[in-house]
Amino acid sequence: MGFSDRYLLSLTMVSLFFSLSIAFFPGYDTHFMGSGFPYEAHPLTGLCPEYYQFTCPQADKIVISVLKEAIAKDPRMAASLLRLHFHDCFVQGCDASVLLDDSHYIVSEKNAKPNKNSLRGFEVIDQIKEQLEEACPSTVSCADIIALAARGSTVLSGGPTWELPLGRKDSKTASLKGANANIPPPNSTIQNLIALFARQGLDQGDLAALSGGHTIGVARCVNFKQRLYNQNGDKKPDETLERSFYYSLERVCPRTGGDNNISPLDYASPVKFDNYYYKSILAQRGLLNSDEVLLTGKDQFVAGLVKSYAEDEALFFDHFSKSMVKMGQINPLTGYNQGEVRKNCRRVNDAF
Ligand code: HEM
Ligand SMILES: [Ca+2]
Ligand SMILES: [Ca+2]
Repeated sequence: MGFSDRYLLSLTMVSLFFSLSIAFFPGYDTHFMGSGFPYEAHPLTGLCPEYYQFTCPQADKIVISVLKEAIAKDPRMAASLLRLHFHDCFVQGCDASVLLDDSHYIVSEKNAKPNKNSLRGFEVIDQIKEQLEEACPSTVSCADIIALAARGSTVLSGGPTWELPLGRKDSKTASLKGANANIPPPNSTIQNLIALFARQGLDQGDLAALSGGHTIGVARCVNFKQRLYNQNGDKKPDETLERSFYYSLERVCPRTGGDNNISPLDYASPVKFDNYYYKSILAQRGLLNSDEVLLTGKDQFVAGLVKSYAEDEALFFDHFSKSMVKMGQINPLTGYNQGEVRKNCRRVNDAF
């Protein structure tokens, strides 16, 4: 027997061994074995950072290259993509439900109150998906693309990076009701915020750290106007708003009309991912009520974190990374029998 014969024989033995081991462990996700093996999947969620190591090793590179171009064209895009991940994960888990368009079978989440005329970045996700389908067909899920885009956007804005567990599948359903009920509104009290985060398995620490996503991006007047003109139903402004900040907001948002005019969430550095969001809150220049109440809302633990993050950017980056990993693992679809890898992120595969 020559060298190449022996080589072939040993290859056959190895593949036989793997086929047998798969056959003897029914229910084991063979897709996961092909891509993540021999790494450990997360014991609870089944996700792991090396998921595409063999099936699409260039996935993150492709995501980053599309992001770079999109953000160069529109610096706000980083913020919009970070928010997209949050709005996906809080409704049915991180399953790309948020990307589905209206159809005969789907009532899109895009029309929910927190999303309509507000959520952005769908075209960029489409571009990433298109390139990934070319490089690795039917491999990288839309839910993972959103998670990769959120991390990439954070990094490209000057923020931290983290090891990102992957292997989410895409849902075949969306929930308009879920989007209206689960995504916290901007006039939330601290109790509201804590309760809505708890519903997702996230605690006060996660709330304090993840709210730091507001270090980039903007909000529309309609979402903070009440603070300027009628905070407590008494036709008066929110007393806690710093004066000069109040006057500058008043110029952007007139008493009537202008609801879609925008103002930065972190007025000090709206396109840089840093800890100025927390410094702004301490300076009474938090834009949304939900930002402000992190400090003034009588939850001493959350207020303490706001102060710590304002002083220590490294601590904020560390906590933000950990909480993003946690949020990114809310109720993922995993395994061969759950969800699918959509070909087009806007519709389920068997839709017609
Ligand atoms: C804590 C509860 C939260 C509330 C009440 C809230 C609310 C809002 C609102 C009202 C806007 C402006 C939308 C508009 O005017 O069209 C916004 C924007 C944004 N949110 Fe949040 N948010 C919260 C948590 C988060 C989290 C956890 C993240 C990400 C980790 C995040 C990331 C963003 C970003 C990046 C923007 C700017 C988007 C853009 O410029 O396109 N938010 N948020
Ligand atoms: Ca979702
Ligand atoms: Ca900032």
